[in-house]
Amino acid sequence: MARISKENLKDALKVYFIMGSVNCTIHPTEVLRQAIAGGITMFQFREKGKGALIGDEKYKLAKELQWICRDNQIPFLVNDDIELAMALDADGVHIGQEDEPAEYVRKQIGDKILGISVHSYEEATAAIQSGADYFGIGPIFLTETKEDAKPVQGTTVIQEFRANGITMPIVGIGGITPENAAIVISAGADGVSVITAISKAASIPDAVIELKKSVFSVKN
Ligand SMILES: Cc1ncsc1CCOP(=O)(O)O
Ligand SMILES: C=C1C=NC(C)=NC1=N
Repeated sequence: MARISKENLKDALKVYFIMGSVNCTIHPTEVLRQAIAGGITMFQFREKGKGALIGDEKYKLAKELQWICRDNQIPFLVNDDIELAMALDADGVHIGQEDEPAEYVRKQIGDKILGISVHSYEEATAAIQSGADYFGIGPIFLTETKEDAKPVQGTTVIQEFRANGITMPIVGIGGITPENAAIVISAGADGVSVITAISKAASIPDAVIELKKSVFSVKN
């Protein structure tokens, strides 16, 4: 299987749901099914934070969520845990700056999707060298979900990258809701990645539908 094309990845990044058991008030499999019903375009299993599952429990949940994605042709990615991603034959991984060096991860995962969190131009150029397929940029807005999030940056970094001719697929992250998603796309992102606005929505399908409407409402 070859590397995913930029165009296909830009489509997959439109409404990119990220979740772990910690982010859910009902069973994660039910949250994912409802998010898929609403029309998410990609999923990332991110089992992190207080009370996160480990070992077999984490593996079992990941496998259940992967099957739901597979049944619905939704790309299934794993955050940070490369070993888990390889054990599951996931579609890709997302790593942060403090994880294993990206070029090492690229060697381990072959042609799978490689997403990298970047916060500066230097990190972006290094990530391009290492074979990143997309950038996660944020936190765009205030977020309670990631305790050690960097300072809120708004859309400045996204706008700067586009102004400097970076064509890498970009997804914004951090405090994104249906109300502010269009701002992220107008700044030059190809899509939005969201945890709470979907996983804790009163109606999960409606939240996804509203996010998608906002994303596609922008004519870039
Ligand atoms: C993983 C991550 N990276 C930057 S902010 C964030 C959390 C985003 O969660 P939410 O969509 O609930 O603000
Ligand atoms: C920290 C992250 C930033 N961006 C994305 C897409 N996923 C993450 N886990």
